[in-house]
Amino acid sequence: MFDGLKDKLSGFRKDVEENAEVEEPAEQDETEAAESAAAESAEADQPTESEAETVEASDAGGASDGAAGGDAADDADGADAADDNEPSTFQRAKAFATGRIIIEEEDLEQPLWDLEMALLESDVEMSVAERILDTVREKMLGESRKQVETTGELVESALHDALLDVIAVGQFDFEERIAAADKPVTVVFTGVNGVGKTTSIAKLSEWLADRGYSSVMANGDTYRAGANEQIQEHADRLDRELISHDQGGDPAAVIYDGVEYAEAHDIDVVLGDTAGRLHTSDDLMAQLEKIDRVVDPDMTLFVDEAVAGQDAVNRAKEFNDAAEIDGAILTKADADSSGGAAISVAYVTGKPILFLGTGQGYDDLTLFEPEELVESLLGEE
Ligand SMILES: Nc1nc2c(ncn2[C@@H]2O[C@H](COP(=O)(O)OP(=O)(O)OP(=O)(O)O)[C@@H](O)[C@H]2O)c(=O)[nH]1
Repeated sequence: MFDGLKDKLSGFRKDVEENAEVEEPAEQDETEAAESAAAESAEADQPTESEAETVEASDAGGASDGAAGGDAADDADGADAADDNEPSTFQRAKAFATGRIIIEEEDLEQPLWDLEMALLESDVEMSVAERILDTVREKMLGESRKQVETTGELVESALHDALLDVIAVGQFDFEERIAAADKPVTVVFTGVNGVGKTTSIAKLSEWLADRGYSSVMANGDTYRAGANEQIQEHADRLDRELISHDQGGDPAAVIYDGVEYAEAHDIDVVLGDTAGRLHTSDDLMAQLEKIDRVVDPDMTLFVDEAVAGQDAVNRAKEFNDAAEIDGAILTKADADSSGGAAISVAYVTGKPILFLGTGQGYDDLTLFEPEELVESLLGEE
């Protein structure tokens, strides 16, 4: 799951490590570093390239630019010590002497560019990729760190915070929400055809049963021929009641009947399917609005497939605009290498991903845990 994205994130870590390597202090201890800086400043007339970094530490009193040393450093690594965005020569010398290191913009420029390309290639939505880059830049730039902390660890912590920031938007505890709500809880599923909506309803019914909640299914997809039979198969296999009307019936009425059935039979949760396509997308959205009005569901969950990447993100936005969603289920995550939708949906809609579909079996529904996902994306395995 999301292997392509994992590789790309690990590529960024390696890039920064390579670029920042020149900044690592040699095996000098603090005093040696300070002494060597002072000694070299005295004979700064002809610094070699390899000495250039240390030569910058020419004056611990703060007269920052020993002309020869400053120029040599600029020649050696292209740095412009006078640039406001960069740490001053004095800051760097001090950081060096105390065993702390400062990451500079130029160390990050290329790796950040590559990271942006990698995220976009992975179908991460543009605004989400930009937000991730901003956070990584902010967390790393000018950051001084203890010698013991490796560049890799610093990158990892910046990436961790940046990813979590976008993935965990709006996250809430689904089970707690079900437990706390008045019963029956009505959950309506929206999303286009063929993405795994009906299968997800069946999976969620099983997930709820595993936690002690009974459920009834209601087929609000009265548009598509064969929809009743398809969901009936799941209901039969799981031994659940299905409420359905004939094709062409009013979907709001079906789900309403589902709620009445649940009230009469002391059922905890109503799982209402909806059509994924009508004559026009306006008709579809109007139908969802009507369901909202008539049934007033406790939760509306948008279902789409992780493998659809950007398309899934765009659809999530559209459906959320038409009939506000409370969360999303991303199916077929088991077949998705890019991870772009999983990273983008919450940030773009402001509503959390609640479950991942991870296979075709009824048990293949995994509660979405942002922290776990981030750790697995940054993990070594
Ligand atoms: N690998 C994998 N396949 C899945 C997952 N979820 C659903 N599928 C498969 O995707 C196909 C479509 O699923 P459906 O539940 O029929 O899709 P739907 O959105 O209800 O489609 P309509 O009923 O046409 O609206 C089926 O073959 C499912 O077994 C998943 O998480 N992983």
